[in-house]
Amino acid sequence: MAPRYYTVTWDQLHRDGKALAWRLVERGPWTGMVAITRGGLIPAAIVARELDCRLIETVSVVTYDEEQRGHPQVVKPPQAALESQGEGWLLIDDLVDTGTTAKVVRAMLPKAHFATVYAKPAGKPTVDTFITEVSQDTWILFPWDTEPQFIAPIAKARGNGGGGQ
Ligand SMILES: O=P(O)(O)OC[C@H]1O[C@H](OP(=O)(O)OP(=O)(O)O)[C@H](O)[C@@H]1O
Ligand SMILES: Nc1nc2[nH]cnc2c(=O)[nH]1
Ligand SMILES: [Mg+2]
Repeated sequence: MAPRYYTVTWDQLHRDGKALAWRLVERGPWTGMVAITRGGLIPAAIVARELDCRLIETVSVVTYDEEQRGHPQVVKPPQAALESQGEGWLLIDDLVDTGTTAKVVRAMLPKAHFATVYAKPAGKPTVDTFITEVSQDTWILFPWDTEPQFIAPIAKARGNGGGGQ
């Protein structure tokens, strides 16, 4: 079955990222932040700005090739947070889907607080804080995945021209 799409604009991502920061500021202070690249980089930048957090580490996990899920590969470990097992650190990603990426990172940083902007039901148990839930059969399209383009008027797409033609 073709997935349904949930399109997120830059404005919406900024708003949702700030909503996440409001939740997280209550639970601080934080030692630093670990962004799960690449998808977590922009949400982490938005949250870091709001929390006045300057210490940003990254962990790189590659799980998907476009919409195809593969075996998660850790390309870069979160060196600065490893010794404390993530205690006092915020772990940030754009979303959890199946929770595969989250499980790999949580195994490295079991004491970190894991926050995402979006969550699907299967991944929800792996997240401590998230903002918006979408259904499991929805594919979230981020602003960096998309660009505005011409769309035919509804009447033309249906093959029936408008009046006066
Ligand atoms: O819960 P899961 O099923 O593991 O899916 C969620 C992960 O998938 C995406 O990353 P992706 O592997 O596409 O890499 P990217 O962030 O570099 O685009 C997304 O950014 C999450 O990290
Ligand atoms: N962009 C994007 N990446 C994903 N990786 C796993 N699920 C998703 C999703 O819904 N959207
Ligand atoms: Mg990712």
